[in-house]
Order: sequence, then structure tokens, then C-alpha cells
Amino acid sequence: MAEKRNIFLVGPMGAGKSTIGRHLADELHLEFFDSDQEIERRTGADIAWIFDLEGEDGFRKREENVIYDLTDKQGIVLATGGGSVMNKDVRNRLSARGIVVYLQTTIDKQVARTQRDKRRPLLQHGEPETVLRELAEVRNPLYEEVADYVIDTDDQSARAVANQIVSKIDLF
Ligand SMILES: Nc1ncnc2c1ncn2[C@@H]1O[C@H](COP(=O)(O)OP(=O)(O)OP(=O)(O)O)[C@@H](O)[C@H]1O
Ligand SMILES: O=C(O)C1=C[C@@H](O)[C@@H](O)[C@H](O)C1
Ligand SMILES: [Mg+2]
Repeated sequence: MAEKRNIFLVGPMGAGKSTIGRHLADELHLEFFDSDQEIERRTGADIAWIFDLEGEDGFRKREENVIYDLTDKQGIVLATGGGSVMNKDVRNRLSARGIVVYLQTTIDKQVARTQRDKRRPLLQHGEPETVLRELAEVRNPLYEEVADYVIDTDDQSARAVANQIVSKIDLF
């Protein structure tokens, strides 16, 4: 039987990877995973706690392991963590195992979409706008490098973005 394709969502915090990923999986009748949630499930600790105890390096190692395991599957939508693409092995793995969709957004939208929720340790120190801008400078070229498709999420609902992805990508 032909291999069922995977869709991997990459992009910065607040791009909507987790929210859009769920809609997309529903639309396409694929299984949904979220690397951040899977790390928390396996560890039994939340991301902020992992950052506190093990530092960002410890978190990144867990993230790499989880992404390696999940990308062994077929027929999934995976929302990846915003910083996972900093690891070249992760980028190569995503490219090899599925279709990579970069969800793009502006810094203003990122600030608005992340401000109510305190789960993102990298946004707990300093001005969120400045931090997000600095991360974008380093990471945006990496999202672009790994992406098969780039989708702008700014002026449409998460469900509309999911529908746009369905109509744009060539799954088979
Ligand atoms: N297209 C959209 N329009 C309006 N709000 C959105 C859109 N996409 C996501 N949101 C909202 O923005 C917030 C952040 O979205 P989400 O958690 O899906 O981002 P993320 O890319 O998974 O971030 P992270 O990398 O931190 O996990 C959520 O409250 C979500 O409902
Ligand atoms: O952009 C990042 O580095 C992060 C994004 C989130 O998805 C989480 O993986 C964590 O908060 C770190
Ligand atoms: Mg998410």
C-alpha cells in the first residue's frame, strides 16, 4: 500500500501551529500530534518546568527525540515547537518524512496571540516584541529553508488557514 503522507507545521510562537494543526487533521482525517504536548506527556512536567530544571538545551534534546519518534509515523499532522528548526538534524528529518508547511505571521500578531498565556518560557523575560523580533531574525531563514509551502496566517481564521492548506498542498 502507498505510504500515507505526513504534514509538519513549522513557524514561530503564535503562528497557530497547534490550533491550525487540529483543524487540518480533522479535515484530512489524519491523526494530530503536537511536539510540545508530547514532550509534556512523556515527561509529566510542563515546558516551563523543563526549561527551569534542564535549561533550553535539555528541552531541545527532548524535542529532538519526540520529533524523531513522531515522524516515524505515517498519516499524521504534527505541530512542531517554534524553536525545533534550529536543529539541523530536525530540519533534515522533517524534510525527509513529510510535507513541511511554514505558517507565517507578523510580530504584532504573535504578540497579540501569545500575550494571554504564560506557558512560553522564552516570553517570560524581557519585552515580548523584542524577544520575538530577535528570534525571528535567526529563525525565519530556517523556516524558509525547510518549508515546502509558506502560508500567511494573518487575516484569516485558523479554520480558514487549514482549508487553504488543504487546497494548496499536493498530498499524494
Ligand atoms: N489564524 C488565527 N487567527 C486568530 N487567532 C489565531 C489564529 N491562529 C491561532 N490563533 C490563536 O493564537 C493563539 C496561539 O496559537 P497556537 O497556540 O496555535 O500557536 P503555536 O504556533 O502553536 O505557538 P507555539 O509555538 O508557542 O506552540 C491561540 O489562542 C489561537 O487560538
Ligand atoms: O519558539 C520556541 O523556542 C518555543 C516555542 C514553543 O512551541 C515551545 O516549544 C517552547 O515554548 C519554545
Ligand atoms: Mg503550539
